Amino acid sequence: MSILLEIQGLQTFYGPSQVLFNVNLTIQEGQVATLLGRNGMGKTTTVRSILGLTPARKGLISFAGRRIEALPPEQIAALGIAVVPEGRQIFPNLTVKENLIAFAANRNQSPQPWTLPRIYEIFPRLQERQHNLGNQLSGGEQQMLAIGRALMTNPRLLILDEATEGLAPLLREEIWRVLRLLKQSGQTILVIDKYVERLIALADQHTILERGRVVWQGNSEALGAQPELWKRYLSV
Ligand SMILES: Nc1ncnc2c1ncn2[C@@H]1O[C@H](COP(=O)(O)OP(=O)(O)OP(=O)(O)O)[C@@H](O)[C@H]1O
Repeated sequence: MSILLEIQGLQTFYGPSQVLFNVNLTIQEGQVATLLGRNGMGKTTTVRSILGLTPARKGLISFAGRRIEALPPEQIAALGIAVVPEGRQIFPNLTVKENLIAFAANRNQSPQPWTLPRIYEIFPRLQERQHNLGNQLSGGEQQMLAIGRALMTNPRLLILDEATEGLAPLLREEIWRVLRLLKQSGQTILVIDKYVERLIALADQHTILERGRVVWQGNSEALGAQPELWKRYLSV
């Protein structure tokens, strides 16, 4: 396996206030990694730094062997990083189908790129709703659309920031099902979520952030064996 994303000594600020302190994270190609921690601990900021939206002030970020910490967001996206952001951010006035097509690209140069039929296969609900506008969808359908839209860019790294937030249990299960499928297909994923047991079952490695610092890193077996960690760093 080769390293797809490597973050070393990441320090990020909002104006004068420092939010990330020497964050390190390495994700191998084909792995599913998580970022865990309570609200406000720096998970979204880490993602924003990867994407170039809130650039690193210090430290390095490399993606597929290339330094990206100083690149503008559009160049970083074009290298093959797609995000399903908190709050989904789909286009309300485009149909489901138009939302999906709007970002289509084969950034991964995949021999089997994601296409509309393949998206509809994993999310049959989106096919049924393909002519509906984004703003006519339920929360769960919007979330599926946000994932489908990210996949249509054929990213090498897919990042999901709280993709199950606010969803009813059955819809959450639908999202976990799709993430399992994606993992089986070899998709590299960085996922932020709060359902630790689900993430232990899905992911290979985990990073816990506490006030902008990495306080624990390890694999699913190690995290599963230490429920005291969940209580200490993750429970509200
Ligand atoms: N635009 C901003 N300007 C100033 N401070 C910010 C900004 N966005 C986030 N912060 C602060 O940075 C810290 C980390 O926030 P971040 O959103 O990365 O946390 P998080 O772990 O993703 O939590 P959440 O799940 O609540 O989004 C918090 O203290 C937050 O108040």
